[in-house]
Amino acid sequence: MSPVLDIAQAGVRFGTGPAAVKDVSLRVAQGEIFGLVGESGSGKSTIANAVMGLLPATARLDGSIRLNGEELVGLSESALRVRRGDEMAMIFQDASASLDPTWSVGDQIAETIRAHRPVSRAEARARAIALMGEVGIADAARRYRDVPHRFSGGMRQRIVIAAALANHPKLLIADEPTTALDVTIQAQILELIDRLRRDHGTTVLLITHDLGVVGQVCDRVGVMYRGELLEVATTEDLFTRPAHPYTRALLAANPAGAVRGSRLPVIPQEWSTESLDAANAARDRRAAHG
Ligand SMILES: Nc1ncnc2c1ncn2[C@@H]1O[C@H](COP(=O)(O)OP(=O)(O)OP(=O)(O)O)[C@@H](O)[C@H]1O
Repeated sequence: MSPVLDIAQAGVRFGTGPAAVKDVSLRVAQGEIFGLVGESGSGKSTIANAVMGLLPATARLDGSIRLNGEELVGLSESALRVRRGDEMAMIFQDASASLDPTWSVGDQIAETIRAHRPVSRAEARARAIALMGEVGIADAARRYRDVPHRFSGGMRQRIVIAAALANHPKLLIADEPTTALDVTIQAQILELIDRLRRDHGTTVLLITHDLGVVGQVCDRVGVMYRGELLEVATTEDLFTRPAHPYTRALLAANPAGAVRGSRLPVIPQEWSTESLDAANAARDRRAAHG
């Protein structure tokens, strides 16, 4: 089956700075939850923004990003705006920042629907209530009129997820969606994302610092370091037989491994370009020998 998301040799540079993303290639299949991990500044959000067409004007994007076979690199802003919401949607760490504090949550979801579909207000309202119910807002019809601050942080993130899913995007990008939440609520939001992909076949690119999050929901994982994708593996392989020395160092520095809430440490060893090149070559040699 052809992948929903197919990134090939993508590179991003901001202005005259060094490459923030270097030669990244990855494919995510339909219904797969693909985790992108790496320490702060490794380029995870830059990849997400490149896919969504949300890089600033100062950024130069090379390579190819295909969504369901369609090339996104080079599309006009208006074409990308249509794809955002319809084909792909993104949620962020801070749900509050995605919501208008002065506006009822139900109307915000309904408006997202009406921005993309020619439906009546009543239909959009009914669908918004159904979505709120689906993401676990109890008594959704009554809560439709409530403004965001009437909800807890976890409930706000559920509302943002409902709005993101309003138009059945094929790809959901979740950038640290649980980082701001306490551990119990984190688990509930991850379970929700997992259930939505099972029920709707949504493909998920999940960006996280947290190896515990990876262990809980991701099928496969890509490890980023300084703009490079060092390793892609199934979650099980990543934890049991990491191929790249950097990944091994990460896991060693984080012995809790799959314990939720353990943030990726900045590992003590500074990886120079030379040591990274040598490590990459060792990884490739191992891969070549099976
Ligand atoms: N708008 C921008 N202008 C200039 N440089 C940027 C911009 N956005 C990101 N960068 C740079 O690109 C590199 C990658 O940043 P990015 O935010 O993608 O990393 P990240 O892995 O998502 O980190 P974090 O987990 O802290 O969000 C960093 O060096 C960052 O400073």
